[in-house]
Amino acid sequence: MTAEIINGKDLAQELRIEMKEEVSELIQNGLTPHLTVVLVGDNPASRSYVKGKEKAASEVGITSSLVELPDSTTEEELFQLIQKLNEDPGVHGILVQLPLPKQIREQEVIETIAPSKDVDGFHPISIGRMMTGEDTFLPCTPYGIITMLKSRDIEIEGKHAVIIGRSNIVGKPVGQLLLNENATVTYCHSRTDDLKAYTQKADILIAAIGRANAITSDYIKEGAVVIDVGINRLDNGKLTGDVDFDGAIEKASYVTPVPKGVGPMTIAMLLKNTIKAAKGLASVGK
Ligand SMILES: Nc1nc2c(c(=O)[nH]1)N[C@@H](CN(C=O)c1ccc(C(=O)N[C@@H](CCC(=O)O)C(=O)O)cc1)CN2
Repeated sequence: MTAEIINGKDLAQELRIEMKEEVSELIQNGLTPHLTVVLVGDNPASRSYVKGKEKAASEVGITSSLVELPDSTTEEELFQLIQKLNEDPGVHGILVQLPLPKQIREQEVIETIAPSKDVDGFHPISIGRMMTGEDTFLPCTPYGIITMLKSRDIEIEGKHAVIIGRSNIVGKPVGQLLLNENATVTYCHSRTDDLKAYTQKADILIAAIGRANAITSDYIKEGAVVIDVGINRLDNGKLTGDVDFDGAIEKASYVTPVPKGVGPMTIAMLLKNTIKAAKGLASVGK
């Protein structure tokens, strides 16, 4: 079997074309969605992701502003900035780029963002509503993954989804979204004994481990759908996923590449959430 490649870059581009029309209508009605991105410190990867977010926003007509803070920023300074943004009616979405410098507690920061502006979908209120299946902001990478599956009409209901990774921003929420779609979900992680025994039973395999090419073809069931969330920079500068792509393509029915897979979808879903925030559509309370 040779797998079909789900190209996230192309799908994200299609979504941006649709969103541009939607935003243009909003602008005609006097509403220009606005996203504020907060970047603390000088992590080069974070800087590049933030640039990608600003570029994508501008492509669809969403305005954005970037607040850059030094690495030495205190928690209190960041809280004060977020409070100001929470109260600013001209700001519809607030995104604090992660990771943050070590003196700042990420969870405290996330919880300071007004749930109605939580376009990352990381606030406990957004997460809670996602768990109960209510309409809310969904975390962008898991939302992107579900959108990729749906773009190919891949059946989720009744399928066995195995997630490798249990982070708050990818592993846990993607499992919940798959469960909401009636998949049977198994979570695996760094302490899982005999990982292969689980992955070989997966109809849908989500790899979010952070280890280059760790998932070789012997981990994959024939015909499985393989979603690679890993972004690993090799010593030669090349970017690679958690899945050995050449092995997976021989065995899977669908596979996502790295780059041009899940990454660009993360940014596209952020734009979706920002439009939703501007329209005041997420029932997230205050
Ligand atoms: N506040 C947030 N912080 C972080 C998030 C997030 O969703 N919200 N996710 C990741 C990083 N991330 C977005 O912020 C992100 C990562 C990768 C890509 C992407 O498009 N990658 C490209 C390759 C880029 C490259 O060459 O380096 C690809 O896969 O094709 C987009 C967004 C952690 N932080």
